[in-house]
Amino acid sequence: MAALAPPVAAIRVAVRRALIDLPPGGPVLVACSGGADSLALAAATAFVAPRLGRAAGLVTVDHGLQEGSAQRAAAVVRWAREVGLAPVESVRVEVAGRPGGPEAAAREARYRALADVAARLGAAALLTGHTRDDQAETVLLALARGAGPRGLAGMPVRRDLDGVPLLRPLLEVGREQTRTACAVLGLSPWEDPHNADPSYARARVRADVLPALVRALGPGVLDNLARTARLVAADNAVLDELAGAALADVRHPDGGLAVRALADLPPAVRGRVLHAWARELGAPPAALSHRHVTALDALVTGWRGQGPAHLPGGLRVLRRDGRLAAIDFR
Ligand SMILES: Nc1ncnc2c1ncn2[C@@H]1O[C@H](COP(=O)(O)OP(=O)(O)OP(=O)(O)O)[C@@H](O)[C@H]1O
Repeated sequence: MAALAPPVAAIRVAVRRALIDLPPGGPVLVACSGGADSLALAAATAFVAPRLGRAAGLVTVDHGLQEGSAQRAAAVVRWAREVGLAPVESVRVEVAGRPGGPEAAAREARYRALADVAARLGAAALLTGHTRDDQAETVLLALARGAGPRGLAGMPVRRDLDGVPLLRPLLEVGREQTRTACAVLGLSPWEDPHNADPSYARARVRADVLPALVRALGPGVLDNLARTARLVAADNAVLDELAGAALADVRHPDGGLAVRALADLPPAVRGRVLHAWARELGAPPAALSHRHVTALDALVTGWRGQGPAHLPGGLRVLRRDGRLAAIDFR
């Protein structure tokens, strides 16, 4: 028997590691665009899942934004059926009319559709093809925009998507490995024109910044950026836990948060408490920024009798009687 190409083996090992601890139950579903990353992931999952006694299916989303998008989706579906993935679904989403830029709107519509399909099929998990290189780009972009630890932690290897675990098995696999795996397996991945479109910051980081960093600092840069994300994520988990306990402690019996107790917290914990409380009040997480948390913090540590802090979602928070209290203007 011919030796298995190292990238194919590495991707299968990564998928096995992600699936092995899932509780028994429904199929795992690969979210596949037809690009090299998710195609290599789908091929590996089709191989690994049955050997773990589990069904593996695939879902592809047609955003209807590019010419030929329906044909791309149909080609992915045909291939998936040929390699024995089941169930296989193609979902068409409507992106126009959603808030935010076109990229954000497409992502939001895609995750909504993926969550719906996963719930309808009783999926045990949804798998995406994000790689170490996507993670390195995410960390660099976060650094460049001055993000805090939440941004620097990059993408989690596992998170909840409306009750279904979303897994990223390839977060430690290099993009060149998914390309090579596809070539070895005779697969022809789709090239997303957005990935090379210099009007997107991520595409510029991918095409120019990371290659320049690798030339200047050596090939370990990509692994190192991904490692930074893992290290920061581990610290975040502890700080989030501390903040959860602190939030319970600073709640005032009559509602709101006690200012004096908040002021006694270390700043790193207080910021998280205020962030968590704002989310609890109904501020949409995607719109909640450092600026909003700073405005809340100023009511605690920079009090000069100022007016309310404004939060996204039409919420205002003011300081009164030694407490932070929310007013809902929605
Ligand atoms: N149209 C789509 N349908 C289903 N899943 C998708 C679609 N687009 C993206 N995904 C999922 O999200 C992951 C990240 O997509 P993104 O476009 O950000 O990265 P990418 O590096 O171009 O990935 P790929 O090479 O797999 O397209 C993909 O690997 C795939 O799992």
